[in-house]
Amino acid sequence: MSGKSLLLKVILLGDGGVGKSSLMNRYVTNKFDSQAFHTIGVEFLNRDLEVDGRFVTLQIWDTAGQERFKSLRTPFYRGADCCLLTFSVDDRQSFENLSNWQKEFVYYADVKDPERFPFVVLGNKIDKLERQVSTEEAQAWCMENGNYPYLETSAKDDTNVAVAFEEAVRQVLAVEEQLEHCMLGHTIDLHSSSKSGSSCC
Ligand SMILES: Nc1nc2c(ncn2[C@@H]2O[C@H](COP(=O)(O)OP(=O)(O)OP(=O)(O)O)[C@@H](O)[C@H]2O)c(=O)[nH]1
Ligand SMILES: [Mg+2]
Repeated sequence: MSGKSLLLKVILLGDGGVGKSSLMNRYVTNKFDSQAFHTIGVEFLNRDLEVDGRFVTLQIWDTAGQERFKSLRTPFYRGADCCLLTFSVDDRQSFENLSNWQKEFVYYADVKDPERFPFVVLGNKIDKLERQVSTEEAQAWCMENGNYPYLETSAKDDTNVAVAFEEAVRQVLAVEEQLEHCMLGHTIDLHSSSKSGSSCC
């Protein structure tokens, strides 16, 4: 691997009010606003980080979760390297809507191979005492829908926020490595008489 910095686009999706902007702002500026305004359209912020020896510039795209802003957010899905599906543990409806967010992303980002696309699921606001979604239930959803990593976060208390974005990077790097491995397999195939190994991708 080269030491060159890699630009990765990650996108935060989920219902209005689950804390997407708060997670991005906590991670990039280390600030939390208890009376944040709803996002209109999309916004993005960059942060440089190092994960497992790789230097990465993370371009975090924060989208408006409210339904009325759908046409403003969907044009920005294309080119995303990872999608952070976000819900709030104190809002059951936001959890039940995860499948819709996943479908919306796959459609508008025009993801060719959804089964391999790196999604990460975030259950935010774990500082709240009254939960409507248990850890086990969220983990089960992640297992059933693509074996996605699940992280519980609090933008307010800064719990697991950096860990969540680092996990997003790890997921992208893992897919990239898998692809490199497959391409290598194909290169070797071109020089051999056998067709074995070409089923990797
Ligand atoms: N207690 C608690 N409140 C949070 C947390 N994260 C966000 N909030 C609050 O929840 C409200 C909504 O947060 P936002 O970050 O604006 O939510 P959003 O997902 O960006 O919403 P849209 O922009 O409408 O899609 C704000 O009042 C935040 O202060 C958290 O981890 N814990
Ligand atoms: Mg927002």
